Amino acid sequence: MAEDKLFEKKISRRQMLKLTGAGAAGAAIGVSGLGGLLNVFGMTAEDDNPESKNKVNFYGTHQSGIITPVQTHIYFASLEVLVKSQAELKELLQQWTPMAVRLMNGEPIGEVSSNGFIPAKDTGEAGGLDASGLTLTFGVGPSLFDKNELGLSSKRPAELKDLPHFPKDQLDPAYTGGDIAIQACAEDPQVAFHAVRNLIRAASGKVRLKWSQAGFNSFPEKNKKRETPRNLFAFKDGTSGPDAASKKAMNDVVWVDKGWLAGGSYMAVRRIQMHLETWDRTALSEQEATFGRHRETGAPLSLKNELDEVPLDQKDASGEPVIPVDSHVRLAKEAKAQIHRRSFSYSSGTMDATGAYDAGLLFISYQKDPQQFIAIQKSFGRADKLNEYITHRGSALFACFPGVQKGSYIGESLFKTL
Ligand SMILES: C=CC1=C(C)c2cc3[nH]c(cc4nc(cc5[nH]c(cc1n2)c(C)c5CCC(=O)O)C(CCC(=O)O)=C4C)c(C)c3C=C
Ligand SMILES: [Fe+2]
Repeated sequence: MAEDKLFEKKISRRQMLKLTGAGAAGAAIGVSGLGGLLNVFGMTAEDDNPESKNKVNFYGTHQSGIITPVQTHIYFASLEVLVKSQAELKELLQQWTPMAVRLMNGEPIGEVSSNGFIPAKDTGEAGGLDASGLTLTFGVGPSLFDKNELGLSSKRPAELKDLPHFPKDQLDPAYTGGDIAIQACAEDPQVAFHAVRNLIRAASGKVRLKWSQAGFNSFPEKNKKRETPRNLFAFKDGTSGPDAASKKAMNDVVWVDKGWLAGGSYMAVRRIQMHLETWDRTALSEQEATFGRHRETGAPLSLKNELDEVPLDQKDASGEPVIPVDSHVRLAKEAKAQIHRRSFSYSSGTMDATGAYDAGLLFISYQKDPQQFIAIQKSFGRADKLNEYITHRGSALFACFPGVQKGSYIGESLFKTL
């Protein structure tokens, strides 16, 4: 076979082993070595499989899971990097790339072997399930750039630093920070978990799970269309925001347009406990005043429809603003900044100290500059009436890589420009 023809052809792992003469010794090369070989040859190890059911494409200008319509489940993982050189870090991302493609195809990460003497390559719990709309989004945290041995300090974007301390923050280090994030979202909880589990397992000794959080969204349906999900305070959450279908809006709000992160985005993550016990003792009118919206319809106070514009200037009979000055929605709007929210509810047992529910919102937003998130959170400050019912327990910021093109690998732009 002519060399150029060979380069164009997508080849299987088995063919590759034959080609390189590795044969039975191929197992010793491991997925990592193979990834490296493929990269040297400039070939694509895996392809998006158009036949896969309920599949989101891996390759593209942007990573999946950012403007992809929000799914019903998330398994979010924040990892600590253990590798001690830039070459090893790059190799890890190269190793993960074909695996991520396979996972998003709904395929096991490696061939299913009948060899009873070795553990299976794939842990197997997603067997028989389809791709389930799985998206995998990879990002890097500020702490990665502090590791001298990785030699990345000159590549840290000025915007990538720990989020500042906000009034009322009670952050737990157990839910804060991380060198690498993997956001796995899917329409099936096991598919999301399986993806992260297998990526971490394949990277044994190279990364360690620092913290993780599973979350969920439930979508009521009307006329076969998904409606806005309700958060654990029973309010519709996700009504307002920039139009994810508008290229211009996403360029204005979400996509970074400079440096190695161009085409990527900053992901702000906040693990926010919602005090369900207090909320459930609160009168409905008080709850509605907290958000500035009606609970049942999601409409702004005094109006009927969820999508009605919030009447910030309207006053009631006694001259008071209809949308209270300390309401969450008013304060968010007054920040005059936009973010793309992509949050999930969580429920993780009880708090050790109090026995209260450890449940709330895994708040996630994407923006081209973390200052957009910071401006809104600062506007809430101590003023937000919602503060009486929530406590921020975890926080992290990640720079999510641009999309991956066939033949390339996750995060290539970071290394290419070194
Ligand atoms: C800094 C950003 C934000 C955090 C943190 C946050 C926490 C949080 N929000 C809710 C519930 C609702 N938020 C709503 C609207 C809304 N929230 C933010 C930002 C943050 N929220 C914005 C930018 C907006 C949109 C404002 C607007 O332009 O109208 C709403 C109303 C419905 C909606 O638009 O989604 C609810 C409900 C909770 C429970 C929470 C922390 C636990
Ligand atoms: Fe909010």
